[in-house]
Amino acid sequence: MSVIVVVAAVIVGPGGRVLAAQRAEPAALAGGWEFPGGKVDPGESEEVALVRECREELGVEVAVGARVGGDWPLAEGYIMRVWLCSLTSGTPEAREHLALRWLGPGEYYEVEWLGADLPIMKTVESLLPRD
Ligand SMILES: Nc1nc2c([nH]c(=O)n2[C@H]2C[C@H](O)[C@@H](COP(=O)(O)OP(=O)(O)OP(=O)(O)O)O2)c(=O)[nH]1
Repeated sequence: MSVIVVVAAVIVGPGGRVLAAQRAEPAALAGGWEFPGGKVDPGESEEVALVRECREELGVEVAVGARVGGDWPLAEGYIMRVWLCSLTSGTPEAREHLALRWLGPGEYYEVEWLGADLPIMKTVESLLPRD
C-alpha cells in the first residue's frame, strides 16, 4: 500500500509573519493549529494540490516557493510535504478552519501546534530572516 501524501503551505507575509490555521475536525485534532493544506488527489501534482487547498480553505491564490525539509512524519501511512508560499491575491478567510492567525517573529509558538507541526515551525523559523 502506498503512503498518502499531505501537502501543507507555510504562507509567509510581510515582516516574517506566518499564517497558522486552527483545525475544526476531526475531534481528536480540533482546536490544534496547523499549516493549511490537505491530501493530494489521484493524478494531481503536489504543487497543484497545494494551490487548490489554499484556494478552497482560505480563498486565496498562492505562489509556491522553497520546500521545507523532506518527508515529515504524520500518523502511520501518511507523510506531509511542506513549502514556503506567498500570497498572490486575496485575504485569507477561515472557510474550513475555526480561526486563522498571522504569527510574527516572537509569536511563532503562541498557538498550540499539532504534534507534527511543531518541528516544522522550528525549521521554518531557522529559514526566515529575523527583522
Ligand atoms: N493540512 C494539514 N494536515 C495536517 C497538518 N498536520 C497534521 O498532522 N495534519 C494531518 C491532519 C489530517 O489527518 C491530515 C490531513 O488531512 P486534511 O483533513 O487536511 O486533508 P483534506 O483537506 O484533503 O481533507 P479531507 O478531504 O480528507 O476531508 O494530516 C498540517 O499542518 N496541515
